Amino acid sequence: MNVLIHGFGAMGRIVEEVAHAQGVNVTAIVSPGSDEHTATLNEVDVPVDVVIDFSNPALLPDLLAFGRERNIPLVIATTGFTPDELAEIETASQDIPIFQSYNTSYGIALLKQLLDQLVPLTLGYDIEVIEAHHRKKVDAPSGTAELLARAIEAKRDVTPIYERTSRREARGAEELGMHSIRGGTIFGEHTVLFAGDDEMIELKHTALSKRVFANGALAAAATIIDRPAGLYNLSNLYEEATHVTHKRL
Ligand SMILES: NC(=O)C1=CN([C@@H]2O[C@H](COP(=O)(O)OP(=O)(O)OC[C@H]3O[C@@H](n4cnc5c(N)ncnc54)[C@H](OP(=O)(O)O)[C@@H]3O)[C@@H](O)[C@H]2O)C=CC1
Ligand SMILES: O=C(O)C1=N[C@H](C(=O)O)C[C@H](O)C1
Repeated sequence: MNVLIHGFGAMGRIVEEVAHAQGVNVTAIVSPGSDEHTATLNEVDVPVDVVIDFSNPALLPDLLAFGRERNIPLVIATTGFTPDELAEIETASQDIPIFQSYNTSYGIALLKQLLDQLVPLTLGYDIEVIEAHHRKKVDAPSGTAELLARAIEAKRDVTPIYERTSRREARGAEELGMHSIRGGTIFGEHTVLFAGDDEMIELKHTALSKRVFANGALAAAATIIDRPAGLYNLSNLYEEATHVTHKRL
């Protein structure tokens, strides 16, 4: 598998390291403003079977054009897309296989499965999503918090509330509180809190390194390269993801 890494920040570097450890061939690294690597996708002239993207939403148009023009599957792990940008990804997936997920760890795929089962049973509980990340993270709430919110909204009639300071009113049962913490070098923590009368349930996922995301992105790349055009995520690649992401580094 010939991989092109798009975005060579903290995650791009770890993807290269994990790919190397797994014997996966990285044929190109594309990062804007890079002297060391290729600056734009247009300049790529080496064999590429799949692109792994951990970059910035500003680069999405170029990324989708590259995938479509050269018929190359894309693993899009960047976060912070607008609804319109997500729609553009979906449209492009009619032409090429695209894996898009705001979290590529297997644990978050499992957490989502748990939410699908648990949320319909929690009508008397208030639900809050709390995420914590490193000080360098620019988007808030995290993409994963949004992914979890969508999973909860699919099972209960709730509305995400991102800001509480301007309100002076009791919490409504239909609210879904969203909270972001930024500091230090936290790799990524996501808690779904179910607060009931005199009791609480917490479902929590903690990333213990960035490798978990790189490993999941490489597993996703390996599973989509032979797929037909379509939009994939960890839920619909669940069976394959189970054994691939459990490979020890
Ligand atoms: N789906 C998942 O599981 C995960 C997703 N992510 C997401 O991946 C993305 C990258 O994360 P990370 O590597 O930590 O971030 P970094 O900031 O370390 O790297 C970002 C990369 O994108 C480029 N970039 C940033 N902003 C712009 C811009 N406005 N225009 C063009 N290029 C830009 C940077 O280029 P340059 O260095 O030249 O500025 C760099 O190569 C984020 O959206 C993050 O949330 C992260 C971890 C897991
Ligand atoms: O920026 C990060 O670091 C992470 N971003 C993703 C997100 O926004 O959810 C996934 C992970 O939590 C790490």
